[in-house]
Amino acid sequence: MCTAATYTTKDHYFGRNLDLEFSYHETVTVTPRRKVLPMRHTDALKEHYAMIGMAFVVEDYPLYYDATNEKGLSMAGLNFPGNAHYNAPADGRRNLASFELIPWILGQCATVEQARILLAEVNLTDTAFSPQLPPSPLHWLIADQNESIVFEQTENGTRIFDNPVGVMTNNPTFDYHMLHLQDYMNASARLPENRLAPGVGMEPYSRGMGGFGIPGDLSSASRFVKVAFTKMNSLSGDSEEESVSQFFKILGSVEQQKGCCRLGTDEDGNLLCEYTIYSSCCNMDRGIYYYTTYENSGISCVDMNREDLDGDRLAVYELQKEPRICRQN
Ligand SMILES: C[C@H](CCC(=O)NCCS(=O)(=O)O)[C@H]1CC[C@H]2[C@@H]3CC[C@@H]4C[C@H](O)CC[C@]4(C)[C@H]3C[C@H](O)[C@]12C
Repeated sequence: MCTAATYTTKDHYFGRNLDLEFSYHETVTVTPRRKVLPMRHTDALKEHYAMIGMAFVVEDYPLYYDATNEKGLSMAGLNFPGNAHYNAPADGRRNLASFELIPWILGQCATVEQARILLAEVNLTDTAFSPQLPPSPLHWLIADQNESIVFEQTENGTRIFDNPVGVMTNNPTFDYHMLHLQDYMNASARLPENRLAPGVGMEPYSRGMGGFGIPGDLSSASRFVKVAFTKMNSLSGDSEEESVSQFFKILGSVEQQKGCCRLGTDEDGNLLCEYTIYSSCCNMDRGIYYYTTYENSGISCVDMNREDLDGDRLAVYELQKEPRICRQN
């Protein structure tokens, strides 16, 4: 499972939790403006916006999980198994392999408004990157500094949803999550009031009842509600440190601890568990990509503006997974 969100203080932030039972070799990857991005069914992008994000780089191609471009436009792919439906290439449509969607949109669009126009012509194809890397069933959260949308392609075709809460999780489709969220619209960050039996003496017996009644389990529908509540009620200072720290707290409200989501066993009998492999928070205005990993909760960052953005080579940074404990004596 995965959770993605946006957050605004003085600057704008976009990030996600990546929850999975194993890790590819993902790296923080900067794609500069002249790195040629070949496309399987359409013209290569030879010059494009620069972008930074988390990618598995294979054959010098950045397979982005989430990324932000130099204008701030951001995208994250989230698992959508059983619902994502990719087609054969079709005449008269913009045929893109699913792994090309992030670089193709972020390479060319500065805003969600521009992305909507390009997305309207897209037909995602079932093209595999390689026999070892078949297409992943995904849907995408796309955001700029002002608005968020969700892009899904199912059996019924493509859909673009306005996303007024700026959060996204996994199955099922986005419209379900918004309807489900309404079940909790009474949830409040304030102390509860006795509306159930007026006149009967009932006082809150404890503090800390913010959000009383919202779900706390790790299912996709529950995480959507939990992270929406946390984000929408979040208060923080607006310095970079306070904003980034608060963003990781928001994602922390839906992180997966090892052991809580068991998926059975592999061929060798090892227990498989989903857990939050990394959490990211990109400052959309400044192109700084912050992340933590399951092993290392200290924050690391890569600043895209410290790279040569006019170059033609990927800049790749290994994740800092070593735990760092500040020993005080
Ligand atoms: C698994 C992840 C979603 C996490 C998630 O939601 N886990 C929940 C489970 S669930 O909700 O319980 O079902 C997704 C998110 C982005 C994906 C990569 C995108 C690029 C590339 C595309 C290629 O075509 C195939 C390989 C490739 C590296 C992809 C591998 C994998 O698929 C990634 C990491």
